[in-house]
Amino acid sequence: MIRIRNLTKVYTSASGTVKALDGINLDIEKGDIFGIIGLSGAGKSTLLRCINLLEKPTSGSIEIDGVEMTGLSPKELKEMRKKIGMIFQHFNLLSSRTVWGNVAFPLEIAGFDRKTINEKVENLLNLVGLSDKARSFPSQLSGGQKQRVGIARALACDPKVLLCDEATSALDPETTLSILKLLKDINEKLGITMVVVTHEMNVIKQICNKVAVIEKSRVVEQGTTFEIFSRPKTQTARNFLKSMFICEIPEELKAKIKALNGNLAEGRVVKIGFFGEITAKPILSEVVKKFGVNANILYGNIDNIQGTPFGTLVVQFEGKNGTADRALSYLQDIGLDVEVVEIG
Ligand SMILES: Nc1ncnc2c1ncn2[C@@H]1O[C@H](COP(=O)(O)OP(=O)(O)OP(=O)(O)O)[C@@H](O)[C@H]1O
Repeated sequence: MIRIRNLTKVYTSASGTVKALDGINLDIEKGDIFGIIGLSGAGKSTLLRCINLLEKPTSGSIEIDGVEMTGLSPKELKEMRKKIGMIFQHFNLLSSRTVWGNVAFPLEIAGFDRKTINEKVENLLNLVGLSDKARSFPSQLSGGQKQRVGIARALACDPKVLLCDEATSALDPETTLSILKLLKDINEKLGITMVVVTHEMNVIKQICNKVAVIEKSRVVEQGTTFEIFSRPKTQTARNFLKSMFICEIPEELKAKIKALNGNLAEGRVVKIGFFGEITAKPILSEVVKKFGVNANILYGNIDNIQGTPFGTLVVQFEGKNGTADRALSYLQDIGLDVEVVEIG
């Protein structure tokens, strides 16, 4: 559906040149919700904007449905762009138009007759759950409602592809979930292929079936979401996974750990990050048997994706003659993230 080869983008300005994309290769299949994750400045937005040629690539190829985008005339590009909808972090709505007027806008530009426009807008507002807000102006809407208008507008010309640029970054967690659910429903109902740029692993987890990790202008890792969650290869992917499970230890527990640390001559309180295929193994019982230590789970925050657990456990290990330290080294050696909790 979307085939990207050796895509490079260099920005040139008075202050110098920036290579924002460096030899990107991606294959996005029809019906995918394809996530692109990376830190700020990695090149995500540039990559997304190259797909519909809002940014002109410096070199390389972008094929959509077999059509090479970089070789199109302005007229052909205009036609092709009707197949590609886009939604934005800050919604980009027309403040002087009502909800109805915003969704009707691309249809008016495309030259549809009034009757067709009315029918389409009504269906789209129904689809995004905003039929009762048709006469409201963007300033009268919540962030989530504004993004629903953005989605309806992006779908107006029946696109085959929807590009989503940090579409939920300006929204609270609950609204984020409702917008992600809407996108997934649209993907399933209408079969629209989606490319989702984000810096949040949670967005990837919620809706994407595939993901590419982008770092310093290059794709450093890509695969199915399950593969990336269960076998992250790069430190960048591991860091994104870890960021999902930042375990804030409650205050009462901190007091308890402080007291324990004072008494633990032969033990440690540790935070263990669980992700990857290792989580399927009975690690804690194994380490208890192997090293003759006691393991007492103090706190945990465990989620799962497609049946594989991910999260953090706070565990108190006790053992004599350095066995607790040896047990911790063993856990690190087999690939778990282990951090001794020191509370001062
Ligand atoms: N129009 C431009 N002119 C010059 N440099 C640019 C331009 N747009 C982006 N860049 C540079 O290209 C690099 C990639 O930017 P891009 O916006 O694609 O990253 P990003 O991963 O989307 O970041 P963020 O998550 O912060 O939006 C950055 O170094 C940025 O400063």
